[in-house]
Amino acid sequence: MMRTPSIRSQDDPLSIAIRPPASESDVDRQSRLQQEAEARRISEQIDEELRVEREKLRKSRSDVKLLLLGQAESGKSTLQKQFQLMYSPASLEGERMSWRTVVYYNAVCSIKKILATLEAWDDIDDGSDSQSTIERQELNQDDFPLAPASLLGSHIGVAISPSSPLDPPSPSAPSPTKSGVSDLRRRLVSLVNIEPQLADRLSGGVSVSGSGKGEVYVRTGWQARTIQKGHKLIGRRSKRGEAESSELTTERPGTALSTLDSDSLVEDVATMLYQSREDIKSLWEHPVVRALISKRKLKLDEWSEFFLNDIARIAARDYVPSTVDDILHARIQTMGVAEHIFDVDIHGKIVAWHLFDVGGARGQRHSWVPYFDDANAIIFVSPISAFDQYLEEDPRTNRIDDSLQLFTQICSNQLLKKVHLVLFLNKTDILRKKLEQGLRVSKYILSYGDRPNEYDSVVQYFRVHFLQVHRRNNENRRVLYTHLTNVTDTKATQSIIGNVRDSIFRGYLQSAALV
Ligand SMILES: Nc1nc2c(ncn2[C@@H]2O[C@H](COP(=O)(O)OP(=O)(O)OP(=O)(O)O)[C@@H](O)[C@H]2O)c(=O)[nH]1
Ligand SMILES: [Mg+2]
Repeated sequence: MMRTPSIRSQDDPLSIAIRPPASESDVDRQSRLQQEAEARRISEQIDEELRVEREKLRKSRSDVKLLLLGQAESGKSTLQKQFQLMYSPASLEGERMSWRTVVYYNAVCSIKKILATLEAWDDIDDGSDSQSTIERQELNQDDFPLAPASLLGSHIGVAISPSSPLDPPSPSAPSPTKSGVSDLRRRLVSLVNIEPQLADRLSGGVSVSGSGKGEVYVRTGWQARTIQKGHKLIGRRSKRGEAESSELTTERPGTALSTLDSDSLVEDVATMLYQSREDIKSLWEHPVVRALISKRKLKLDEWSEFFLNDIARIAARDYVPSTVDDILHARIQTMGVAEHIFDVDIHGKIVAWHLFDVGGARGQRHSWVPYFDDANAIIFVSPISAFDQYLEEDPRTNRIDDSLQLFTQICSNQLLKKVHLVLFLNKTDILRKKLEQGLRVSKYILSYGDRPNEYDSVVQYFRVHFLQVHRRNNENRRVLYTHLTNVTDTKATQSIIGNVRDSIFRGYLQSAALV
């Protein structure tokens, strides 16, 4: 049998290898002892770092982890901005200049979409009268056939998508005259041609498949990329990858903004917008564009109206986005999962809250799962104004139907069965506006039938469907907290955040058995 040598054995090859040579001089000995002391120092430093990491991990177990989930454009990042405004306003203030690029991008994309729609009409232009032509073009949405079986077919009957607003009208349809429009188009073409470069600047050159929308995606930390290096405006803590936090600004905001280096591309866009401001205004107010919008031939994104209505202010030479309204309305898709950390004071106790804001497009949803196992709470955001909209990534799927399907998956997920669940039925302001404009819910949601086309009735109908999904997938008998929201309304949202914070924290304390 083989004998295992003792580590103390004089024959131990390791002891032999590290034993100083018998002929070691004083100088060599001194040098060796120095090297050994340095190695000990490094080893102790590593031990200390490990200890600090372990301590952080132990502490982070007592942090609150809150996921913001929901489909693309539902309002998750806007809600995150409201948290930031509430718990770390200085950091949002420090980001103002970087949001200018997004606002410019939103404005340029909106103008591009208007021009593309006009061009689609122009291709088949026969020079007939604009107003009457568009009126003759009423889309007969009652003719939409039923969608193929939806996952929630038993809950909600939806109509399939009408043609995209960018689809040209059928060749047999006459198109509007565009007196003055062609000149505007020609003059604005160089402005809209800069859109891909702006997109590239925001996304840092990253292109993403799976969104379905030709929009730009940003990873967390993009603000820092658009702000020139050397101006450290925002304190950051990080956890997973390049995750972002939102703490103190290191300079007074006014000073910080004035010391920003300029980005020549963004400055070029600013100059072009300034020079084109009258043309943009004329285009936006042009009767043909107005008619296309009112007849729903041109469907712009919700934020387009906000920025185009205010183009004189946005195109001004010294434009800086307003901390609240402009930043809350600026639209940029989230890529992956962005972590934001806030120190939240709950009745005198400071607790770190980790907010995970996810990308909601279908191609992004796989990245949510790693965050499920240690989540304490979820706010599921569903845009109930979207009854007449279809997924960009799947234009046959009604957005309310997708939201219900997604909510079903969240409610039934085993990893999430103990998580505190909050539902935001969001974009209530847009829902109200659509109903006031006469949009009929039953055209898109066939199961709505002949119920009154009124706000309270519509809200109640959608709420009941979400509650039903929850009830059918609630083996743990957890409570569902529901709020009707417009997350661009700061006062109302912050009051709701206060309620949600208290209810989450109560549940968190109970589950942590601290009370
Ligand atoms: N009027 C109004 N606009 C809203 C509301 N909620 C969000 N928006 C706007 O809708 C757009 C999309 O909101 P985001 O917060 O970026 O959507 P998201 O859920 O983060 O989308 P992804 O990152 O793609 O998953 C933004 O321009 C918001 O300003 C709301 O309640 N009312
Ligand atoms: Mg987002």
